[in-house]
Amino acid sequence: MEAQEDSSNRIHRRVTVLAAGSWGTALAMVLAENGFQVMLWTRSEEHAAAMNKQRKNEKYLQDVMLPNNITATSSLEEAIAASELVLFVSPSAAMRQVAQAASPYIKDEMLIVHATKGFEADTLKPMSIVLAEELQRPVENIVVLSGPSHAEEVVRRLPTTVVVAAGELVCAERAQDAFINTAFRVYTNQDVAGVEIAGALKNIIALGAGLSDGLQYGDNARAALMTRGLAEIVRLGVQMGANPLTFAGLAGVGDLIVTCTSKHSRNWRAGYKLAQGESLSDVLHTMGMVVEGVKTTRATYQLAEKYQVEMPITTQLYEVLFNGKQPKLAVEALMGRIRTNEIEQF
Ligand SMILES: NC(=O)C1=CN([C@@H]2O[C@H](COP(=O)(O)OP(=O)(O)OC[C@H]3O[C@@H](n4cnc5c(N)ncnc54)[C@H](O)[C@@H]3O)[C@@H](O)[C@H]2O)C=CC1
Ligand SMILES: O=C(CO)COP(=O)(O)O
Repeated sequence: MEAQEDSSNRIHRRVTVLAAGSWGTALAMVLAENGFQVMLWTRSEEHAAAMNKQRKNEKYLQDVMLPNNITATSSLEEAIAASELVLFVSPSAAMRQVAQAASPYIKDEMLIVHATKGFEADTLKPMSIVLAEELQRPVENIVVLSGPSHAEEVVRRLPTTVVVAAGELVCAERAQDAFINTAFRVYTNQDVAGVEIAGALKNIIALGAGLSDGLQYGDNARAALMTRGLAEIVRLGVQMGANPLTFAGLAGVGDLIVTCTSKHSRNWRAGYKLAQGESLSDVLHTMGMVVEGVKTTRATYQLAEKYQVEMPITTQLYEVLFNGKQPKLAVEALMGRIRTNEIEQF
């Protein structure tokens, strides 16, 4: 692996970030620190103008100043023209729409990366497949960036580690080279399925951990949810073709830990608010940012049926979120399951 390129060589090199939410803005700042000219796209003209004027993304990350080599725009054409890397980081529900709109401006030589954690609702497809279909390119060339990385800490340059995965290692290495710096350490991996499944499914367990914490079930219960949650993530992941070792890595256990324990997690916070008796629609409305775990619970419930995999925690959370089951009864159902062997049930 080559040493990291001197960032001063990159001053005339453009990269694009599609969607200026909290994660898009944080990753734009990583790329800007690494010397690129960053085009940060938002669908709202007013939002783009405000970011350029105030040098802030007031709605999503109000405490940080945007450096001068980030330019916001609401024109996809302007955002993507002459870019060498296009990062898709909209919520999963918007990915196909954003990719469709971006597609006419994307050239073969541009590296495509995504950092979104979720599946497409109706098709249950991972984001790499959605992008491959819409951009009409081989899925092996599409990179996923994932791992334990809350935007609020990345923008403060707190030490963070992530993984970039692509079927074609050279694509993952190009992304590694673009994103890596002394506060943001980037590992490569070729198990795209594993990284995408791990990144999406940990949000289900984080919602459950928030609920459990909100109901004062204690530290043992949270640890049990995380551990048995990981077991069912691995079970589904392996059936879907993932490498089980990926789940022991940053995108797996790493992200599970941070999302189930960090005050920054929107998924954990949503679970906590549900435990206080707020309705799901109120929780989603007042969060003001995407809570991917809700849609992912539904999609994973369907994937578990499709692949005939037992996923008791996901199933109980599905019942709580969508069928009004009392969390207390969900816990009773989990604790009263037929006795079993830990490893056989992994
Ligand atoms: N916030 C974080 O710390 C992290 C977030 N992620 C993932 O990144 C993805 C994006 O999350 P955030 O940036 O946090 O979300 P966010 O809620 O902060 O921002 C989402 C952005 O997407 C835009 N958007 C929504 N629908 C759109 C549409 N139809 N067309 C165009 N733009 C649209 C919104 O206007 C907003 O700018 C999610 O999958 C999330 O799980 C991953 C790692 C860390
Ligand atoms: O994926 C994340 C951290 O790695 C963000 O999690 P939340 O969406 O729960 O904030």
